[in-house]
Amino acid sequence: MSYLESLRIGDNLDQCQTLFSVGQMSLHVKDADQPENTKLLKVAIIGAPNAGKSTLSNSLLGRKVFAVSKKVHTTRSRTLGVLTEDDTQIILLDTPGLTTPSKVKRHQLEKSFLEDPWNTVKEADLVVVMVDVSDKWACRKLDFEVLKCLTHYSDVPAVLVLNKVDLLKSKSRLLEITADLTCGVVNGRKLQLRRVIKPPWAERRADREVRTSGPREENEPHGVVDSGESSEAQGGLRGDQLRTLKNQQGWACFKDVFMLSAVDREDVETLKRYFVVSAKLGSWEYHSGVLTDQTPEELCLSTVREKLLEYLPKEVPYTMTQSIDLWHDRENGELDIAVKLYVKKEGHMKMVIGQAGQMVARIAREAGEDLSSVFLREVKLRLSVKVKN
Ligand SMILES: Nc1nc2c(ncn2[C@@H]2O[C@H](COP(=O)(O)OP(=O)(O)OP(=O)(O)O)[C@@H](O)[C@H]2O)c(=O)[nH]1
Repeated sequence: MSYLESLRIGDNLDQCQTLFSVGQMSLHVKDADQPENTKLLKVAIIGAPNAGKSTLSNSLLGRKVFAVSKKVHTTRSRTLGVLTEDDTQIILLDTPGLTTPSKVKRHQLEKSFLEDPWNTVKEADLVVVMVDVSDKWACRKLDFEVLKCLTHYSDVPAVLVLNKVDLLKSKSRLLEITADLTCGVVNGRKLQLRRVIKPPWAERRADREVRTSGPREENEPHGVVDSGESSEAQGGLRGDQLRTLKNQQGWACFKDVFMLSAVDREDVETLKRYFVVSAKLGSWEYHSGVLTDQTPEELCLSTVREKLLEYLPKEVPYTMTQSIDLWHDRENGELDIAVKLYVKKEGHMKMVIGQAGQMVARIAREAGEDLSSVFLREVKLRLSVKVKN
């Protein structure tokens, strides 16, 4: 019996919720269970690499279905999570960290790094912009790529999420960060706190910033795109608009601001409630048992990759590829998986294997444990390493 078949025959709720991959794919759109008066909200989560987008998505779903690591570019393409509560379905669209064409070229990243965040925002009802408040550069100024995306899709409502507040020693910094990243304006209203923390001359400057940071002004004179990137890569924005954005500290059109720690349940619950309240009448797109659109194989490979990113030195995991050699359902319900890891150099192979095979054993054990809790069954994962130039 194949894994797909075994997933389809699950008929109690627990088993049904396990069917979040191939099995759930079979429950897509046409099979969505539709109670009366359903509500739907599609949320695109964007931000710089490592802001905590996948961690937040996992916390919202209550299950680890997206890979998370302390290294950048863990998420490589758009992934989808589905949260269904009562009559409301929230579709979470996790995106790769926004980056530039020159960085994509330099680090040989896939096209999805440039395209997916933009395409995802296009289809969203709400954009969540995540900022890591423990990163002192990120909280001085909104990422230029984020600003470009917000400007291009200024008709899609956006909220600002200040993440990793647990790492901030002085919580009063949060007010300053909010003022900077919103240009002192939230939901069309000027923040009062600016008057308290800034002298009058800074207040006047802030006013100027607010005036220049609204949605695109059609009558601005045309200029030259000066970053050496194509117009398409700039989201179709004109040179003068790009120059204005380069000097812009924040976005004055956020509807709301949340300050949270993506790993803290209580904080995440507040954001979840906001999503539920923001959902509009509309048909569900997925069966209520669906958690993600990733296949079990994709989930397995991204879980292994997460551990490689976590434990191997900087460039090694980025140069590796993987393939699944074996996927076998045992009659006792256990799942046997064998994954082959391909490295570019002998030296890398030694690092992956580690002293007396300890490194590869640790990666296999931890990835196997994660997969067991995702698939809700015992997973026995074996890893082997091979050099492939
Ligand atoms: N202390 C703390 N760490 C967090 C929090 N949220 C995320 N992290 C950590 O930040 C790192 C990056 O988290 P990810 O969720 O992978 O970030 P991402 O934005 O999806 O990253 P990319 O895939 O590179 O775009 C991981 O080591 C997380 O454990 C938080 O609220 N507090």
